[in-house]
Amino acid sequence: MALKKLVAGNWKMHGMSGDIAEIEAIARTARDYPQVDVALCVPAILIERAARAVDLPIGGQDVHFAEQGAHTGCISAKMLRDAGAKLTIVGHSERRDAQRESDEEVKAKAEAALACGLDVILCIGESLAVREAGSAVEIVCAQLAASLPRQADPNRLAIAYEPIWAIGTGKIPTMAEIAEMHAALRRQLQEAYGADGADVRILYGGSVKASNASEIFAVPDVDGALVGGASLKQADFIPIVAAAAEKVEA
Ligand SMILES: O=C(CO)COP(=O)(O)O
Repeated sequence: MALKKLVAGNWKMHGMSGDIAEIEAIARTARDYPQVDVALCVPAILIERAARAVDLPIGGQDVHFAEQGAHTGCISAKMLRDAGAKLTIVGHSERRDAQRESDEEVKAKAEAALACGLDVILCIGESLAVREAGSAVEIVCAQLAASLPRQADPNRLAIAYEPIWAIGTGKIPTMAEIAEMHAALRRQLQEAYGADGADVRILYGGSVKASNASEIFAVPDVDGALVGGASLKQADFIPIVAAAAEKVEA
């Protein structure tokens, strides 16, 4: 059961209330590509307004694993869902680093979000030092194994492979490096989930732009993209969605 390619935007800490118009423009033009699943993960303060304004799936960028409690500044899965979110990112390297999030904590976040009816994009990826040491596949596969929720429906869980050294830098791995990693992650997913592991979408993220999207989407087991900077503007983001649509038709 081949799912549509998924192209999700991660606005990170960008975007203010004036950007609802940009989100509306993205949602409007994304409708031209029904063969691609498109989603936008915006700052938590924009979720409710964005979800009310557009039919595009709106997501969060993190979630706490507890249902409620003394967790200052955190947001539960139910809060995200009640605000209109349909999905959330978990385990982004910027949070694993800054917030010292462990694989176990990322797994708990994913399970809490899935249990609450949110879809999940679970992020993994290696540092430049690990890549240069030649142990990227081993380290990232171990990170995935330790972060994966026990059970998962391929329609609701996607993995985003984001080499940390490619995020925001304009640098990307070679297509051979992406192919090697995605093939290893696919094997890891089949080991974890059996046949369903073949259908869990593996997104690539890290300096995806209109200029490189087509070649990245042509790599086997690349089932979409998680896009940062190029998702902030419709003019930059929609060409990436269009590239994913071309690959579907090819
Ligand atoms: O971190 C990313 C998406 O989650 C990638 O960011 P960039 O596309 O800006 O490199």
